[in-house]
Amino acid sequence: MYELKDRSWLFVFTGPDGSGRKSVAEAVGHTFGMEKIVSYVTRQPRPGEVNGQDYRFISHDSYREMESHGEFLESVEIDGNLYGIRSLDVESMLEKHDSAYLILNREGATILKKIYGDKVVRLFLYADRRTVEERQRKLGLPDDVISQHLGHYDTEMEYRGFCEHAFENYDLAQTTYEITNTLENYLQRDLVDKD
Ligand SMILES: Nc1ncnc2c1ncn2[C@@H]1O[C@H](COP(=O)(O)OP(=O)(O)OP(=O)(O)O)[C@@H](O)[C@H]1O
Ligand SMILES: Nc1nc2c(ncn2[C@@H]2O[C@H](COP(=O)(O)O)[C@@H](O)[C@H]2O)c(=O)[nH]1
Repeated sequence: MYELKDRSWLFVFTGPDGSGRKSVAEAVGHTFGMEKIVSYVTRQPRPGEVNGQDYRFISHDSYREMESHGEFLESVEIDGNLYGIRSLDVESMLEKHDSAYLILNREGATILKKIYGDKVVRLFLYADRRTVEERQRKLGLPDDVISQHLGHYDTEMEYRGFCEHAFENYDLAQTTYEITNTLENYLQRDLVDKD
């Protein structure tokens, strides 16, 4: 397994679907020039999703092939689809940058935490069930996807207490501001150490 450098951080955005992880993560990532480690997935792209940006969309067979070669750092099945983070992607990202972010469900966040310990900072985002449902309807997600997501709502919400930080997300700008400040504490700690 790849050893993370002393000053490397993996920020994991987690929480229920529709809590705003992607929106906040992109805004915070933009502020710090921090990139996302893109997951591999076997599901079909949804309208508007871009291969290589949202996910790397691959066939079930290709996924199983990669898995058989031990390419995934973590790999989970969610609602019949396979999702995974490739070890090499983490390695090459952290060779180039001191930090990166990922958007994972609780299972993935737990696996990464187990592997990399203090280097993994879990940022839990949440909003009430009705709000996350409304956001997903507004986005135009199909009913079956929304109900699958809502089926995970309670389990994901129970993860809040395990995460290093938790943020209620109703005001996008405010949440982004709070998370930016939180990350600065990690990243600046390193800058001070370097002086
Ligand atoms: N604070 C907010 N207020 C209103 N709308 C928001 C807020 N945060 C995010 N949204 C909107 O909610 C929708 C879902 O957000 P986003 O995709 O970022 O969530 P997510 O947790 O990554 O969910 P998913 O896993 O389904 O993509 C998007 O349309 C986004 O613009
Ligand atoms: N454990 C992992 N979870 C992942 C990964 N990539 C995405 N996700 C999470 O899966 C659900 C479903 O996503 P959807 O886009 O199909 O609706 C969501 O919570 C994602 O954040 C991964 O590599 N590992």
